[in-house]
This record gives sequence, C-alpha cells and structure tokens, in this order.
Amino acid sequence: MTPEQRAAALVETLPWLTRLHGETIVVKYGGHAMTTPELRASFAADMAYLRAVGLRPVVVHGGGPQISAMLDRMGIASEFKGGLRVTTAEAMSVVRMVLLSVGKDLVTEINGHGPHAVGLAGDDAGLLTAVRRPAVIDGEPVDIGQVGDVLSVDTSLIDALLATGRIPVVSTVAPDVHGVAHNLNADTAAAALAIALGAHKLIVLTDVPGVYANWPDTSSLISKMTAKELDALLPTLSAGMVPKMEACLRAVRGGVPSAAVVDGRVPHSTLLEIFTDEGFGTMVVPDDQTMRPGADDTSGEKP
Ligand SMILES: Nc1ncnc2c1ncn2[C@@H]1O[C@H](COP(=O)(O)OP(=O)(O)O)[C@@H](O)[C@H]1O
Ligand SMILES: CC(=O)N[C@@H](CCC(=O)OP(=O)(O)O)C(=O)O
Repeated sequence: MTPEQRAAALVETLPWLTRLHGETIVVKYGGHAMTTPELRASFAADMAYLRAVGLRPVVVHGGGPQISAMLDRMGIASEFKGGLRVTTAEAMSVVRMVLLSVGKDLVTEINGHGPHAVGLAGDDAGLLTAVRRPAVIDGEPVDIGQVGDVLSVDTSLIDALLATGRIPVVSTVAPDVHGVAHNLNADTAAAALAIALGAHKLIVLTDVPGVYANWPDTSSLISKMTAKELDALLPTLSAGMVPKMEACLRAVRGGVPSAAVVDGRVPHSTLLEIFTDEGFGTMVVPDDQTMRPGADDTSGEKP
C-alpha cells in the first residue's frame, strides 16, 4: 500500500467516526469466527478500537461448534432442527458450561487492551428472560427441548456498564419465568438486545462472506437487501442461516437501522463493515431504504 492509499483509508473513516460517535453497536461473534487465536485477537482489537473512538460495542457471542465438540467428547450426539440445537436437560448443562467459558475467554482477550470487558449471562440482573421455543419445520412446530426465544430484556445492567465505558460480553443462556435455564440461539438474542438497546446497528460475524441468493452458488452473494426482500428469501435458506436471517429481519423491523452479516474469518471485518463506505458482507435495511449512503451523503445516517 502506498502512503497515499494508507492516508485515503484513514480519511475514509472520518464521516463514520463523526456520525457514529456515542452509538451502540451490537456485534454477534459466531463460533465459526473464533476458531484461531489470530481471529480472536483481531476481534478483541476491533472491540477495543470501537470503544476507543467513542462507539459503544456490545458483544453477544456464540459457540455452536465449541458446544458440539464438547458434546462429542462426552459421547452426546448433536442434532439441529431448523438451525437450532435440540437441547435435552443433559445437553443444557454442557451448553451452559461451554458458553460461559467461551464468554470468559473473550473477556480476557478484550481486556488485553485495558480493563473494559465484563461478562454477563441472561440471569445477571434479569438481563434476558427466555420462553420455550419450538423449531418450525415445514410450517409445523417441533419440540426441541430447552431452547428459548427472548421473552423480555432488562437493559439496566448493560446501560450502566456502557455509561461507564465498559464492553458487555453476553453469553446467551437465560432462565424462563420459572428459573429453568434455556439455550438461546446467539443470533436471536443479539437481535433482541439490539432492539432493546436502541442500537444503531447489528453486525453478525459468521463463516461465509454473506448471504447467497442461491446457496451454495457463490456467485450469488447479496450485498444489500430490504426487509421485504429478506422476508421472501427466508423460506429458501437452510441450516444456521435461518435463525441468523430471522434475527436480522427481526432487528430491522424492530427499529434497528441496519443489520449486516459479515465474514468473521477475515481479520477486522467489523471495522471494515463500520468504517468503509462500501461496507462488507450482506446488509439488511428497512423497506424504505434502498441506497447505502456514501461518505458524501449529507443525511447524517449510514444505514
Ligand atoms: N443462503 C445462504 N447463504 C450463506 N450461507 C448459508 C446459506 N444457507 C445456508 N448457509 C449456511 O449457513 C452457515 C452459517 O450458519 P452457522 O453455521 O450457524 O454460523 P455461525 O456459527 O456463525 O452462527 C454457512 O456456513 C452456510 O453453510
Ligand atoms: C438454540 C441454539 O441453537 N443455540 C446455540 C447457541 C450457540 C450459538 O448460537 O452459537 P453460534 O452463533 O456459534 O452458532 C447452540 O446450541 O449451538
């Protein structure tokens, strides 16, 4: 890179730094995007960077592959229906153990940049209350055990942490109203948190460059779509992409100005999505928003 190109890259961030100052960004860090020490280090640096430049990142982490590996070691089979893990009482204790451990590791990694990150789970100060959620297969509800949807969010703890410059790191296990632990898909929980916090953006880090219109045809990557277009695409999606895109749709329909699915295997993908004019991955915007404003846009809002 020439000095001119490096300077241009820095200058390109200026409008976004100005516009996004003080905004809350919910970043969902998927289990497939944390598979190497280098990726975890680059993610931690990105969170510290966002905080340092005046944004308010909130991390919601996954850990699906890590849970499956642990279940496998314990001789318990992993089964998914509609992109959600069938969670027996036996599997639930493993899910809880692994997710809390992944969360703590992430806190340690981010805190290599200063004592900013704080780990939380659904039961901390009533952050998340779950309600049992069936999977929907061919339009029919199917019982998949202790899997939850988000019934309610109490943002008071996160609000207090953000007000003092902390970076909340949320593990998505949560009690229902009877105190029974539930396994929440991390995309689902991230969307609920983004809505409740009035976030400016939901960013979902995964292991593909974005959403493909005709998966697995990799020439069909979608760079941007409206909520309505996503609604039409949803029935064609498979596996983990289903809860992910349902979550993006829910976030945007719930008032979050945009949701982006980006390739978490690319170092610093969060910064590329937030601070570059063209963004990175697939972005979902409300139905009345058809253009991604560039740096010369004067509306003051990047979708
Ligand atoms: N239309 C699609 N576009 C992109 N990926 C898709 C699509 N349909 C299914 N997938 C699958 O969804 C996976 C991402 O979901 P998942 O494995 O649950 O990720 P994560 O662990 O990041 O939550 C991709 O690796 C891909 O195999
Ligand atoms: C109900 C359900 O499926 N829960 C997920 C929770 C972890 C998760 O969402 O992790 P990723 O984001 O890495 O996929 C699971 O048990 O795998």
